[in-house]
Amino acid sequence: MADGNEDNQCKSPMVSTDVNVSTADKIKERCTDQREALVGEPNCVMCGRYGEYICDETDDDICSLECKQALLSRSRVVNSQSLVGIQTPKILPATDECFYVRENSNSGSQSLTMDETESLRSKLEIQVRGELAVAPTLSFSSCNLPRRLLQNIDAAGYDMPTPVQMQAIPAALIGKSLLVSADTGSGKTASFLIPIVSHCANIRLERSSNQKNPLAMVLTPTRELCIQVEEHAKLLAKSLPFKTALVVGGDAMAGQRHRIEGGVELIIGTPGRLIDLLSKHDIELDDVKIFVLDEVDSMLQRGFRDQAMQIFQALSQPQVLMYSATISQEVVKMASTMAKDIVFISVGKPNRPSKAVKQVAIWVESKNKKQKLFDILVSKKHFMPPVVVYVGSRVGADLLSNAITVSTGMKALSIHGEKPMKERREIMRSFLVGEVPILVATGVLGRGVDLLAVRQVIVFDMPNSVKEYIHQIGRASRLGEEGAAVPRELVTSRYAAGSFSSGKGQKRRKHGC
Ligand SMILES: Nc1ncnc2c1ncn2[C@@H]1O[C@H](COP(=O)(O)OP(=O)(O)OP(=O)(O)O)[C@@H](O)[C@H]1O
Repeated sequence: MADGNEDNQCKSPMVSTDVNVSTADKIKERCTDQREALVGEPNCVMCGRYGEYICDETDDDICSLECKQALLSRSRVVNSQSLVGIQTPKILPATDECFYVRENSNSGSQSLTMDETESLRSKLEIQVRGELAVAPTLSFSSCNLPRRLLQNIDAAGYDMPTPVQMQAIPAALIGKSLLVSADTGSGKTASFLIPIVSHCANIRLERSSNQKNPLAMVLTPTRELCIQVEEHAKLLAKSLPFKTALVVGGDAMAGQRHRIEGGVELIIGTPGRLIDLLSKHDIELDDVKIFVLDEVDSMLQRGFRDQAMQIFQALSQPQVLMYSATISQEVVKMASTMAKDIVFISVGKPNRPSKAVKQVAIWVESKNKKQKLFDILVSKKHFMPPVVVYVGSRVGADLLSNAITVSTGMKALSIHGEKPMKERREIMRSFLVGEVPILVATGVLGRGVDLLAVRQVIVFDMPNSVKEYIHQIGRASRLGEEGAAVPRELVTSRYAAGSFSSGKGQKRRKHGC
């Protein structure tokens, strides 16, 4: 959702064919009248432009009346063909489809003995501590998910679950609280979103439709990561009765409150703004049954911990799902106090940089650091745009991005916490669509953000902990694909860029609209 537009989106009418609007608010007739969507804004499910409206019959994001008509005629066709067992094709909102045609995919799932489960886990390098009888799943269709969710998973290009998803999804679906550690870029986000979307769809089936209190909550340390998690959730929940509310600083609180009071299934937010909102307004949280701490080691660190615990204590003992690529013993201890019988799942070697990222270090004296960076950026052999350059301070980010632009002639932008939300969204958009080849970032982009095309990360200022370093270089490889990281202060005498150790990741297709 876009800064500011989030308000419009809340106020914009649910689009129905007979809506009367003043000329000023005239709903766009043709999709060509609508603008492109900015990063973080909803996309029209038909043409991908800015999804300014919500279709009142299917709850989909749409850009104009033209696309609404196209959507309804498509869903009428889909419903008449796919409601197996209902002969006379009825015109049902697409959302009803997933409730009538839920495959009982248990028939596909094999029940393994404990020995078979253990040997499958060891093949997948999955370690489990705690009581967990459910075996890793080898396919999404054996998880008894709503049909529409399975279709959305397939449309996202997820042919099969990643190792962390193989074990974390079935465990979460049976209500286990989890502490999960897996490499950066290994698919942890979907491993909590898929159970959340499934849970919400099932609840909405059991309860009368006027029940609209939030059912799940995800906390992350940065606004950019919240925006990404929301986009991912909407992608997985398309055409399901599932609405999200983004609660981050920099966006208008009135719009956030309005959206929640209008009825949402999932709240995604940063702790500070969420506490602000919950302390000022009476938001009903009793139905929140799943509570997620993404980047949990960061969320349980000083500064976030008290806020995260305050929010957690406002809930009624939900299932807790905690995720990170770096989990310390201290985090394990704290996590154990949040839920009884918590299960620890770790995939691969915990607290290690992703194997798919080859790290090449360069020793430079501080006075030559900047010039060495410029040499890399102008070198045809070593420069692999789009590139993220990590620095240690906001001022440093602004100064270095300007210096790069002046010295190399290439456009570089800086992104950090001091920039207004609208500007941060625009910077992310121009970087992700390829308009800007170099982004100089502080920690706001250090964790979790899925910079799909990025294959090279330059750590210009080493962060103050190895785990932050692991997360930063983790931006260079997603799902095990090749990546390169250049920590600029460690010792070697040479710099060899270019392709690095090939990742063992599965085939990955871009997710997103
Ligand atoms: N089963 C899957 N098949 C193919 N691609 C997937 C699958 N699951 C996730 N992906 C894609 O892999 C990329 C990385 O996923 P994600 O961002 O969830 O990783 P992560 O483990 O959360 O990373 P980080 O630790 O950096 O937060 C994303 O582009 C996502 O769409």
